[in-house]
Amino acid sequence: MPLDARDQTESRTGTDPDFAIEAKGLTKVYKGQGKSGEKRALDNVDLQIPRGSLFGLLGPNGAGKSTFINILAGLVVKTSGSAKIWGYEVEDNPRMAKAAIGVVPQELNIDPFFTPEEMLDVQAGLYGVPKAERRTDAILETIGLTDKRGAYARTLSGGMRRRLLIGKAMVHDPPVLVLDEPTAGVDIELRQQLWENVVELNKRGTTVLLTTHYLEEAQELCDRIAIINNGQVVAHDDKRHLLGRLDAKTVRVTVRENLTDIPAPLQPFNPTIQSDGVEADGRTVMTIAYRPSSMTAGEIINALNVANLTILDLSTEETDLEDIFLQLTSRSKG
Ligand SMILES: Nc1ncnc2c1ncn2[C@@H]1O[C@H](COP(=O)(O)OP(=O)(O)OP(=O)(O)O)[C@@H](O)[C@H]1O
Repeated sequence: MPLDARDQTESRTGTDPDFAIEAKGLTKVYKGQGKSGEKRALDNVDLQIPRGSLFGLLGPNGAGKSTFINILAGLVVKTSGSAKIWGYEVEDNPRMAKAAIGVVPQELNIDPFFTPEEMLDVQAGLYGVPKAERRTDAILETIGLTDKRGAYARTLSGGMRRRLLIGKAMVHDPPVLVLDEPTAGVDIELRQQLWENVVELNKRGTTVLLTTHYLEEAQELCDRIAIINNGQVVAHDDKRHLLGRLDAKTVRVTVRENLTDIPAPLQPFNPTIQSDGVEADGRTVMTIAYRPSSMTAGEIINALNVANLTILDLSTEETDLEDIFLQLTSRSKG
């Protein structure tokens, strides 16, 4: 029988664990080589990835994302702290931890002379899945490669290869799937397709952890997001909360009139007249900060109209994950 972490956990505790992945005080220090000093790639990382979530681990190059994944995959040995998959400490219970996780690597390493069907079969063999229990057809269907099942891998496009790697990570039906930069180098159309595949897997109950430095990817796909920088978790929250933290937009408006005082209809919006606001030709530039969750830019425009001002120019500054990311990663520099 292949190891099935879900069954084992159920018989052990009667329920699935609350957290598919849990790290506590996880630290990794790479020893320096030659003249280079040691590198603290993970520094006391606490991270809880709820069962069933589609979790994004974001961070710039060198932040420590691969180190985190490699510790989970059993490829890198932690220096201290704890790393659990499906409730199993990776180092103490490597077989159960490994059975609970499928890792899709970043590199497109695929044997060019195997077909997708053969490759899934070989992988299932490696995980000890008996022939009768193999789900090759279902996996090929999920990753959209049914009609390519007999084609040599060398004839597959980059996007198809990436999907095949996802399929390989699924042969032992792990409850947790980890994707390391799944869409790096994948063109926009295929990226969309891959996203759909990942969302579908998640809907069917697989917990997905993906690393990415495409903010758009995390914003579009993930329900929870952690941001890691210099080996430290600098944010970890529900996506909406994370975006909500910056519930602030700015309207910048230029009006024809020369304003020295704020007209009454605008006073509730507390506008700021720019220091260089009143220009030589008499026009005024002002900014108004507002919370998009409780107000629209339209209300501000209405107030400008009620005040009989002539709007010459108006722009809003958006905030998105990128702003949060930049704020947090620049704050934690050093
Ligand atoms: N085997 C190693 N020996 C020494 N230092 C290492 C080793 N592997 C990684 N590092 C260093 O640890 C830090 C974290 O690297 P890691 O690969 O985990 O980052 P990352 O967030 O995955 O970046 P990327 O997106 O570029 O893969 C980097 O400074 C890196 O140079």
